[in-house]
Formats: sequence, C-alpha cells, structure tokens
Amino acid sequence: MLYVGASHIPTRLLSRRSIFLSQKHGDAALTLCTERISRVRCTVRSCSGSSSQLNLVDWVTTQGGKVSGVALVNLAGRDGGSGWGLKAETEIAVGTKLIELPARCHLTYSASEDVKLLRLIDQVPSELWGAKLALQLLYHRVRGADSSFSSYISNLPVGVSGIPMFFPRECIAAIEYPPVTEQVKKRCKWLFEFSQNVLGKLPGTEEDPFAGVSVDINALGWAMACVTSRAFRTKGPQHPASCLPLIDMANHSFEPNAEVRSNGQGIDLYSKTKLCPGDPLLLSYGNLSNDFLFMDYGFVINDNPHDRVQLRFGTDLVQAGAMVASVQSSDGEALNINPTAWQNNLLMQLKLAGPEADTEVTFGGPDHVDSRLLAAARILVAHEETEVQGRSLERLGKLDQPLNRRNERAALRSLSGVAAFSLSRFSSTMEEDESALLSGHVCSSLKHAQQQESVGNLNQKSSQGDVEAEPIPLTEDMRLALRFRVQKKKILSNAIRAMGRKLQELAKSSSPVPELNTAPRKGQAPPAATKKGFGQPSKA
Ligand SMILES: C[S@@+](CC[C@H](N)C(=O)[O-])C[C@H]1O[C@@H](n2cnc3c(N)ncnc32)[C@H](O)[C@@H]1O
Repeated sequence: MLYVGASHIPTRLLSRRSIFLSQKHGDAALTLCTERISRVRCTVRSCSGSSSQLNLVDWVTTQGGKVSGVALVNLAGRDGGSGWGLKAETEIAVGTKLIELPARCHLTYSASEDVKLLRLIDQVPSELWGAKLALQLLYHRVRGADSSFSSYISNLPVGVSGIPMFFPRECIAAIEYPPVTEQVKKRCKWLFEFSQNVLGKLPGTEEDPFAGVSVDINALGWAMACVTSRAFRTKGPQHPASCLPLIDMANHSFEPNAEVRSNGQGIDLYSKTKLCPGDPLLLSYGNLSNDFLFMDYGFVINDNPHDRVQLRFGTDLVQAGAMVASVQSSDGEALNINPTAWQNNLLMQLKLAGPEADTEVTFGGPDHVDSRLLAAARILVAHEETEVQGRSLERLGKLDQPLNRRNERAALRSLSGVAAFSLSRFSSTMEEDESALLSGHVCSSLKHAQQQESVGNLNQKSSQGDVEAEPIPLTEDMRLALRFRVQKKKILSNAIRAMGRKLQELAKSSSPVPELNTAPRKGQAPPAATKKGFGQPSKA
C-alpha cells in the first residue's frame, strides 16, 4: 500500500500481529492453501472477447490524462529489479509534473458501484482493505474488453512472485520469524475460506457480480497480490484504496526522486529532484519494515532503517536474557526477576502490563532497542524503588540516561541476553545463511531444519545429529526467505554489539553515573561508606 506523501505505516491487511518467540507453525488451512496457490496466476477468463489493448501511456492519454518526460520501460535487474519501471526521457527540473492521472483512471470502488459487487465487498472485514479492492479488480477483469480498465489489467503481471503467501511450505517455514509466518498463514486461511465459502457459491445465484464467471482462490490470490503491491491510499486510511495505473509502475526507494500529489480530484506524479535522461523514477512506498515490504510487495531491503525485530514483552523475557548473560544480583546469586508492586505499577504505566497492555517491543532503530524495553529492563533489575525515583517514564527509556552503574550494567547485559536468546531461536547462523546465499545452495542440515514445521523445534538442530551434506539449489523464494531472516539476525547482532559498546563506555566512563550502594554479599562485611554515602564500585 502506497500513500500519497507517504511516510506512515499502512493499515495492515490483517491488523493483529503475532508473537515472536512463542508461536508455532503449521495448520491444515495453510497446507491446503499453499498447495493450491503455490504459483499464483489468475485463472479468470473474461466473459467478453479480447480486443487490442493500448499501451499504458496511450491509455492514460486517451482517458484525458497527461504524460510528459517519462517512459515505461523494462528495467529487469535494475532499481527494483522485478520487471517494469518508469524512467526519465529528458532532463527534468525539480517539481515538474510528469503524469496527470484523472479520477476516471483510478481503479477503486464507491457507492456508485454495482450493488451486487458492493454487497460482496461488504462481506470482507474492513481491515482486509486489499481483499475489498481485489474484488473490484476481478470485477473489471471478468468484463474483459468491456471494462474501461482492460488496458491497465492487461499490463498487470500475470504471475506474482516473491510474495510469501504463495511460497511453497518449506520456504514459508524457512522465514523462521513468527510475526510474518503467522500473518502469512492468516492471509492464506482467509483466502481459502472466502473463496470456498463465498466465491465458490456465487455462480448461478442472483447475487453473483461476476456474471457466471468462476472466481477461484488463484484468481482472488492474484488480485490480492496485485493490489497489496500497487494500491495507494489517495484519500487517507478511512477511504477505499485505489490502483493508479502507470504511476504504480514506479519502483520503491527510501530516497525517492519522485512523489505523488493529490490535486483534489486526480493524482499527479512530480519529480522531487533533478532528473537526467535514463534515470529511473523512484517513489517511497512509505517508511516500511521488511515485514511489510516482504509480505505485501515481495522484496526485502538490506539494512532497511525501518526494519525491526518484534518481541512480545513479559518479565520472563527479561529473566531469560538475564540468565543467558549470567547477570547476578547483589548477593552473587543469579538474578531472579520477581517484580514487586512498584515495579508492576511502572510496567503498567509503560503499558507493558495490565488490561491495556500493548506488549510488542522491538530491537533495531537508531538506539538498537526500543525505549519501553530499555525502561522495563532498568525497572526490573532495580533493587529498590529509590533507584527509579524522580525519573519520568520518558527518561527511564533514554539510552544516555542510566540510573546508576550497577543497574545499567545489569539492564544492558540482560537486554544483550534477550537479543542472544532471540538469535538462538533461528535454525542457522547468519554466516551459514550468507554462505548459502553466496553459493546458491543450501546445505542439507539447514534444509532439514527448514522442513521442521515448528519454529519452537528449530533449536533441535544439534540434537538431530549431522545430516549428510547434500547441497540443494536455492530457489528464488528460498533465497528471499533467507535474505529476510539474515536481516533480522543482523538487527539482533547489531543490538548485542551496541549493548557491548555501551557496557565498555560505562566501564571506562568517568562521568557522574551514580554508583549504587549495593548490599553486602553473604558473609561479607558491608563496604565502607564514602563521604557521599555511596559504596565502592560493584562488579556486577
Ligand atoms: C508498484 S509495483 C512497481 C512496478 C513493478 N516493478 C512491475 O514490474 O510491475 C511494485 C513491485 O515492484 C517491485 N519493486 C518495486 N520496488 C522494488 C525494489 N526497490 N526492490 C525490488 N523490487 C521492487 C516489487 O515486485 C513490487 O511488488
């Protein structure tokens, strides 16, 4: 989903996201779906005869639009790679209008639509905006040459590649990241149920907007893939999305040289920078994480600044991190996180506990850890309430505002442990994945792990014993799955490194980070009080 002036996260195709670290793969619906739509191609035959189609530029012009200084070209292998794109034909100044697309060229739906189609669209839950627009696209597709959009539709990709909803099972399993795999499964399940229970029953009924043409799971899957990878929200998130012919041929960059603007009725494409002849025109699809780029558009950006690793917060998560990093309490025992009332109260204020909790926390971004997770770690490793007193929640979450040396060491080490623990959930190391990507082959033990359907079981790699080394060629889908998970591993590794650097800085620093007076270890005399009332530096 692309936005006009896009910079915010799109409405999700399905709003509820799932849990990294705790969910499992595999249900019957997904199996059925991925077998049936493993290579999505539209199977719909139009009910009118074919006629000669115009190329997109001519079609836009005949519909009253304008195109100047740009051409539609096949850019395979360049700037977006997967086929078509727009390029500048001449030198173009900043702020030049390149495409003018009148409202009649926007493929969308409104109250003026066929009532049968609107009733069908109404049966789709509102969060599934992509499916609603997909039905509209199919409505035009079955009309063939009778549809005013036939030239646009004939220029859409026939088969959609890269979108995990259409991956074979082993490639979905290889993603190994539940927030995406669970979402993919939900989409597949909905697609399967809607095609069986609603679309499959339409032909021959009064309610059929498709005039007797059978619309099956492949057709709906194709339309959904087209729509999620090319639609724009021209009127804001509350209004139906639209496909914008020709403009939707621009590929994505986080440093775009073109932008889309609404002129009230129609939509225009403008240059955002000076362009030279041959420059590809690139739009920003929004500040999207790789999760959305992968699921909706079928590609992944290396070192995407908007990518994150999602975790579901719980005190047990920080406890697991503290255990992995061997964090000790002041008595030299392993740190036991057992929050008291004041700690629970602060977690509730952070909305990480209680009835209104939103427990999604992330690694990644400029600080490598999100502020709520950092604040929660500082709170949970604190010995006493006095350590956090006088601190706002905002300040508790600031990386450059530690509470005291002992607390900061314990918090950073616990967070490092959480990231290390999350890394250990993958079946292979980053280096193994990178070498598979380089060689173009996946080694059989990696493949073996991928065939295990449960992410929860992926740690069994070592207990399975060595599987005979047999290199298996990487398919394009498998390559994308590996690239996606390498990026997640990179985020976690970078977070571990960043915490390590912070710990080193803390050890070296002569800045006035207060040193907390730690309780004496069992059998030890209490440290001598200094003038300021603080004890000697602890070794935690
Ligand atoms: C809005 S369409 C752009 C036109 C498209 N290239 C085509 O041939 O129809 C979005 C699709 O283009 C491809 N794409 C766009 N930007 C890309 C990028 N930066 N890297 C890789 N693929 C990209 C993806 O396949 C995506 O689903």
